[in-house]
Amino acid sequence: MEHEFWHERWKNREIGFHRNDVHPLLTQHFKPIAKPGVTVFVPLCGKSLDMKWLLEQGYQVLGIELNQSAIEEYFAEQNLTPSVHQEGPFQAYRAPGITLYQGDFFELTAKYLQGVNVWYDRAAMVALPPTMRTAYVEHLLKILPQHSHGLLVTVEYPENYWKGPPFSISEQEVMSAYSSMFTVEALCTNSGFTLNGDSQVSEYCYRLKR
Ligand SMILES: C[S@@+](CC[C@H](N)C(=O)[O-])C[C@H]1O[C@@H](n2cnc3c(N)ncnc32)[C@H](O)[C@@H]1O
Repeated sequence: MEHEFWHERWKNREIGFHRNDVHPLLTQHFKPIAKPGVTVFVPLCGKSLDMKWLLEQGYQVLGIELNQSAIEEYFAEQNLTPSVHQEGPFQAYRAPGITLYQGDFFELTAKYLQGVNVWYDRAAMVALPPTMRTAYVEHLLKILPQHSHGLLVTVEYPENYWKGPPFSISEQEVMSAYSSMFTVEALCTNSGFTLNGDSQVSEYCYRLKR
């Protein structure tokens, strides 16, 4: 997916991926993974309310998002006025407990993620077509600190059911993407998830442990 694709989605308000609530798989499964106080990296974060929940639970949040309006909307909706500074190729938006970098995930380097302990991927890996997905995982593994672990939410649906995004990702793909560096544990599925009002789609949740 090229940058323009996502900018157009935000401009035209085609943001069906954005939830008006906190993701139930996050609230169910995150706390055993990381203690409050630690920093959670949220790749391709949009203006997800999951970040608000993480902050409320006492976590620090570090996000990266391409689209400037998405970031500005996040802060405006939370009644926060962030400080904004240029940091390398990114605009860094900061408010207590949270930093959102506006820019390209693929330009992030390990130095930006130094304090990260855990990452939370909902609608990031599944937002990308197969070749970009491979590059995404490769880059993520390159920039994450050695000790970090993660919670990943994917979707799965029958072949040819939907052209994506979101793209269907099998458990086998998750295993082959991450199992060289992590123990991958399938935690649960949320089969009540609907795409386009249809329920042939299931969400899956994985814990990735070093
Ligand atoms: C499907 S949305 C998911 C947003 C968020 N994770 C959520 O759960 O609502 C994917 C987001 O990734 C952003 N994005 C796409 N490519 C990106 C890139 N290369 N770097 C940073 N953000 C990107 C898009 O602008 C979009 O907001």
